[in-house]
Order: sequence, then structure tokens, then C-alpha cells
Amino acid sequence: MQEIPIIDMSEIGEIEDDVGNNVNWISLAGKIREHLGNFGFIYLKNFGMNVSMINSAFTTVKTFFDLTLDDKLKYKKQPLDEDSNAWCGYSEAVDELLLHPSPFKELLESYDIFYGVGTYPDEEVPDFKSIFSSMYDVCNSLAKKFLVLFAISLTLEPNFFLNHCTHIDDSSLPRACNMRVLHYPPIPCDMDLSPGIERLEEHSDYGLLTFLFQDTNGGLEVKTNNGKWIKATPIPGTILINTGDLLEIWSSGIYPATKHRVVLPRISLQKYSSRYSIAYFLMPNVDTKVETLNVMKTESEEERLEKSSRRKDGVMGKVSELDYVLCKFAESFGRNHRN
Ligand SMILES: O=C(O)CCC(=O)C(=O)O
Ligand SMILES: [Fe+2]
Repeated sequence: MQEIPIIDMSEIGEIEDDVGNNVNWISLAGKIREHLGNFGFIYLKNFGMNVSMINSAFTTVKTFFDLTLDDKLKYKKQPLDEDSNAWCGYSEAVDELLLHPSPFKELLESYDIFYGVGTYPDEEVPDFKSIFSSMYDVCNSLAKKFLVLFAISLTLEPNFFLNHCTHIDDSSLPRACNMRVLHYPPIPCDMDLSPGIERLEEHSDYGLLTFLFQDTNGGLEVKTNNGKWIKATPIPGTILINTGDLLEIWSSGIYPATKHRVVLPRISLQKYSSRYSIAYFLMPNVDTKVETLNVMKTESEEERLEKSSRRKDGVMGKVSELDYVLCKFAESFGRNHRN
């Protein structure tokens, strides 16, 4: 059975001037293309964030979601400013179910965070802002390393993707990345669990790259190349990384936007406990024109792409990131504003 590979980030240091000629970077870029490229998901270890930061983040998330609904609704999701496409704040589970009585139901509540801007639940959870700012810093620097690794792996100039993600370091540009904290509440014992209800519906993420921190509860599943679902069981000391629709389009399919979902726990102990996760979504600058690059492919990459196009799984096309985000946003607004 296909397994999600583990990649060790300690093989490389900080981004330096001549990074494109550094053997460690070239070697890691090759592994990233082989493994993340083949599957769209990898576990990452030694990624530069200490365990205590991650534990504090989860404690903070739990403290927030444990607040009363009235308190949480003080931070109800809203646009960062009048003409912003970026929505920040709390999104209620029930609200989503009532608003979107589709045949598919999801069981979660969430809070979207943007770097240094927007609302934070300062009054009730004073540490929230500082913890997520520190987490953002580490994620931003890890994201920049990945952008360089992607470029090297596709034999592009090392700064190719970084030059389209200058919003990471330039706060005068519109915010494009966000972090989302998610809470999947315990499943009520009298709930009708008819088919079509999951904790999170099958989807691909629509940015470039997602970092996913999950608690120990499990439930995340990833669709393999032959259409089977496998468990992405939490492994201590690692996070998951997956590539999104925009990178699939940009990299001409070398990096696929793999479908994933969070299933309802089948074991009662897990059913009655909450599940928490934290995701960081990386996007390019909002004015980036994402056009499919002409990349030389290996035979096995051609084979994989051929199979996925036969299954009509891919999202290949030619779009501007903003058009694409707006269109996905409009589409998902009716569901749960997910990336
Ligand atoms: O909660 C999880 O583990 C997955 C979250 C996710 O896939 C998403 O928010 O896009
Ligand atoms: Fe996702």
C-alpha cells in the first residue's frame, strides 16, 4: 500500500546567495519532486519549530473554542477591509450546517488568522496573537524554503516563486496567506450519521502549499494515485505538507493538488472527543498571473499525469490567481469559506 513519505528538513540550512548550486539543496529538491510530486503529501521532520510552540498553539486553540458561543461570535468572520477578499475570524459550525443544507454536511468550527492584521480574541485569550505571530514567523520562513526548493526542483531560477510571494515579507502588499485553526466537536450520540456526513468534506486546497498540524486524534485521509483513501496518521515530531491547485497548475501537474478529507471517527472514544488542527495556507501575491510552465517530465511523471487526466482529477488550466481565488471563494462561500 502507498505510504506518505517522511522528509527531513535538517539536510538544508538557511536560504543563501548561491543556493541553486548548493548540493544539499539540490539533493533535497530532488527528493521533494520525487515524493511530494508523486503524491501531493509528505510528512516533514526537523522543520524548525519546537514542540512547546506547537503545544502552546493547540492549548490556545482549545481555550478559544471552549469559550461560550456568544464570546466566540464577538469575533465572527468578516473581510479584513471593505474590498478585501481575505476573511478573518470565527466561523460557526451550526451556522454552516443551517446555511448550507447541502446533501453533504461537515462538522467543524474554525478561526481564520492573517499575519499581523485583523481581529484576535485578545480579551478572552490574551496569548492567541503572540503565539500565532510566532508560529506564522516559522511557517513563513519554512514556506520560503519550499518556494526555493520547488524552483530548484523544476530547474527554474531559485527565486522564481519567491518573487511572486513578496507579500510574505512586505506588509504593504495585500495579505495573501492565512492560518486557519479548526475544531471538530465531539459527535452527539443521538446524531443521525447517515452517509454524506463527515468531519470535513473531500477537497483539494487551492493555494500553492499547506502546512498542517494535527492533534493525536487522527481522521485525516488522503486519496492515493489509484483512487484509494489512506490514513494520514499523526506522527509525533512531524507536520504534513500538501500542494494545492495553484501549484498544480503552475508546475504543469508535477506537484499535484491531492484530495483529502477528515472522516467521522469509527471508534466511540474518538467520537466523543474533539479534534483540533492548524493549517497554514500559502498563496502567491494577489496580482500573480499563474500560467502553466513548460517543464520537462520524467517517464513516471508522464504516466501519473496521464492516469490523473484520464480520471479527470487535475485542475490544470490557465488562470490568474486572483480570478481563481475569487471563483473558488464564491464557490466555497456557500459552504464554509474553505481554502
Ligand atoms: O483538519 C485537518 O486535518 C484538515 C484541514 C484541511 O484540509 C483544510 O482546512 O483545508
Ligand atoms: Fe485541506
